[in-house]
Amino acid sequence: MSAPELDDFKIIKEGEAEILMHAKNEVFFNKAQVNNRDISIAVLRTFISRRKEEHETYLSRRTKSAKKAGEKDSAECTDKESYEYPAEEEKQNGECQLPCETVQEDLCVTLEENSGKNMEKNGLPALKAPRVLEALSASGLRALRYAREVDGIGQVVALDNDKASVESCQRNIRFNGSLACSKVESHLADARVYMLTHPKEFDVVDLDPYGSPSVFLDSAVQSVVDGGMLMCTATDMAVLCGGNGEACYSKYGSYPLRGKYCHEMALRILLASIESHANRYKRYIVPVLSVQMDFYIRVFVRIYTSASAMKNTPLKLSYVYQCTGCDSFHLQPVGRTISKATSTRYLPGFGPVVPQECSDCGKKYNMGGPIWSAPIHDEEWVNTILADVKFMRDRYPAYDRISAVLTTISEELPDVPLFLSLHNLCATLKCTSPSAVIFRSAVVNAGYHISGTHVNPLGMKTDAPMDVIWDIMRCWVKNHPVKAQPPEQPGSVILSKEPMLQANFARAVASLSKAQAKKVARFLPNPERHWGPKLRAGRQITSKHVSLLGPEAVNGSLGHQEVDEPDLKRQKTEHSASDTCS
Ligand SMILES: C[S@@+](CC[C@H](N)C(=O)[O-])C[C@H]1O[C@@H](n2cnc3c(N)ncnc32)[C@H](O)[C@@H]1O
Ligand SMILES: [Zn+2]
Repeated sequence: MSAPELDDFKIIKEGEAEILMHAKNEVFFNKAQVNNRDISIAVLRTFISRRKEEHETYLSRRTKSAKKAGEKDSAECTDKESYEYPAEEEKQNGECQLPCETVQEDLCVTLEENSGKNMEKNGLPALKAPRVLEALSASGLRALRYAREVDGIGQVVALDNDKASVESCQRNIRFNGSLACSKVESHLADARVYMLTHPKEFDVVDLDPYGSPSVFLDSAVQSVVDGGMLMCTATDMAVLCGGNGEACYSKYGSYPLRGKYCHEMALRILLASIESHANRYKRYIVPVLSVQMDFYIRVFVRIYTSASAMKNTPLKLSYVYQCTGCDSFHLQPVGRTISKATSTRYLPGFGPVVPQECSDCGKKYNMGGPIWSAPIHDEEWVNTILADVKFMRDRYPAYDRISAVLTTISEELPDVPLFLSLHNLCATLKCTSPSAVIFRSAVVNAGYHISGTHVNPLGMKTDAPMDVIWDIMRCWVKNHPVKAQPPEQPGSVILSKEPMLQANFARAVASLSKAQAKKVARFLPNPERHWGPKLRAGRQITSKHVSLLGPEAVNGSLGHQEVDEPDLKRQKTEHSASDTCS
């Protein structure tokens, strides 16, 4: 085969990286994923500065404890301890303060390999520049952006099991000059095998698969160092959002529920699944940021090892009961604890948290989950990431979009899983809808909290229980009467009860979100048409796609494989769902 001519390529620039895309486009590239790559860069930047702070804290603690314990004891301890200090989570757990006090033998990386040039002056380990594994790299665009744009980053290893992708990645590394050549390396490998054979070696592992990441999770959680980060995309939204409940269960170990909150539920199913894989290796996750955007979800979690902290996992998981009549939902925690003095007992959760029939409308419940019901973001991280994005706005090609999403995330109530839809409440009662501000005010005036959610412009997160919500709606309907409905309808059953609470709809100060008050954009339209997933690289555009999408949408793509998902989705099977990709 003759060497490809330069004319056969076009140059695609994103951020500071440039890639050569072959006219035949046999390697995967999706422009729409610029949001995904930009957010990942923002998280990486914060990760690097966080790790520096944590390392400094670690060094100063070590210095203090060495002084206290005396030279000899300190030297013994240094030889045994884990270099990958467990950082904040051990503090949360309340059981470990210093690495030398933790029992993490399986984890301990001796400092031998850190001898010499990797030591600080005081003999303690120096912080190495973080190594990143882009396990599913295609053209290498993401790896190149990380290497070129993130200050302080170490080596970036880009893998792909497709020969054409690796050739393209290697070409792109050369095309991006000496810095890229010194930092990025590309290998033809099955990511699963590579990660399994490189345990606890990468500070960051990035998974950006076609469709579901499920087959990569087990090896990925093993490849991350303690305190390192796993970044993971899933684009199999049809599966995760309840289109195929049984497929979701087999891939992720959770049942999804259809509902307005299904995209947030998808995030929580993915987190629960990562946690479950991590637990197999005495590890656990701490979510930093969880985003639903465009046509996919992406989570950023730190991974730590601690057999004792791992016992808390059932406290962070819940089943979800969702009423089939009125969409009320209730969480059933998987586990609970009893604390006595210094000891903690771990027990199964009390249940069921709901009767057989919905106490609001009398219908039965579906049960979904288990989902991750602990916070899905770390507030401090989110604020730092957002501040960094604003500070460096010129360096983010998708600035408008990612700053809007991060702003909305920064306003979400941190400890309220899932959300209500005002439209659904009104559809159940068949009433006119109060404005969002009026509804929010009634919730605030009743003594509860309420916020928006980044996954749905009409969604509302609140800690108000469902009976309070329905009382507010009963009061609303008293002033905005509805036509009589058949008595067995869920709405009629709900409205047949008198409210216990007298709702106050006077506008409350806290009823506006900060972004609304400041008129900051939170949900932006797509920048151009066909902003969605693409077919797998190498798949042929057929007449089926042309007839589904129309010649205009496919125009210029018969050889470029650019096809959007939405219309294809209508005839999607589980298999074809995973064929679309980020
Ligand atoms: C969605 S693309 C990656 C896109 C890329 N991360 C970006 O930002 O442009 C997924 C890639 O994973 C590769 N892949 C699929 N299975 C793999 C495996 N088991 N090991 C390594 N690479 C794999 C595919 O060849 C494809 O290039
Ligand atoms: Zn109900």
